[in-house]
Amino acid sequence: MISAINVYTDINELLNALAENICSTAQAAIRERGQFNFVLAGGNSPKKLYELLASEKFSNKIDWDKTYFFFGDERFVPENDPQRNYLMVKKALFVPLKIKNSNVFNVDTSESPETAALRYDKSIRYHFKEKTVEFDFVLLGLGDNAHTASLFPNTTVLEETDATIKAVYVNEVNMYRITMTAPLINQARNIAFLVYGKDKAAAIYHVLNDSKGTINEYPARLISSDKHKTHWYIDSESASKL
Ligand SMILES: O=C1O[C@H](COP(=O)(O)O)[C@@H](O)[C@H](O)[C@H]1O
Repeated sequence: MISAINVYTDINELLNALAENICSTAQAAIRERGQFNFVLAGGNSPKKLYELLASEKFSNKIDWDKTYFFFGDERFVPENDPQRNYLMVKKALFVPLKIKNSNVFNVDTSESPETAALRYDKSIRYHFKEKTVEFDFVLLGLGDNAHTASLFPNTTVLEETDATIKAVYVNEVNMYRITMTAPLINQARNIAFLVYGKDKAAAIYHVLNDSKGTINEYPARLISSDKHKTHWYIDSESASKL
């Protein structure tokens, strides 16, 4: 399926449009299936979006008790390490909205990376009652090297054909990461990238427009659903090479 690319000159306008999309998707999911299964991105870019969702303008638009949160990827570091994606989201979203721990699928990094991946996968499957895992909304970021989630260039996880969770050692950042595979992300009902800043312009070009680019070089090219468009919420600086 093709991508729908939404370019904004104003970051606040971009974040508001994406927050509106998340709210209407959540409302429809809860109306139709009783819950909203929301996969969060890590890194720096989504922090302002999470703060916006927790603000007065948006916080009443979603039934948070019926919302379940997952992480597209997590850094394999101890529970309280500031590098954890969980801690950023906790501060920006979970604490302000008083989200119950039972609604958050946190990655347990107390044992090996492989055990963390297996346990996280198992907890997701249990939540979906062993049916196909179709998240309602997957929010993704994009690194300046075109990685998304923890699908980094030239890593073995890019060849994974199962819709699952994997542990992967990433030389580039010198650590294990726990990540959703591309097939798992691609099963989602809605996928949206949030990308801004001129540092991301080359990556966006290679992912969306470079016909010679390979998946090994630009892993976000793996993200493509058979059934739904992938939405890109990007600013004019990051879109400058398109
Ligand atoms: O390592 C990661 O990076 C990407 C992009 O992060 P950003 O700081 O450039 O926005 C992020 O989407 C991913 O979840 C994270 O673990």
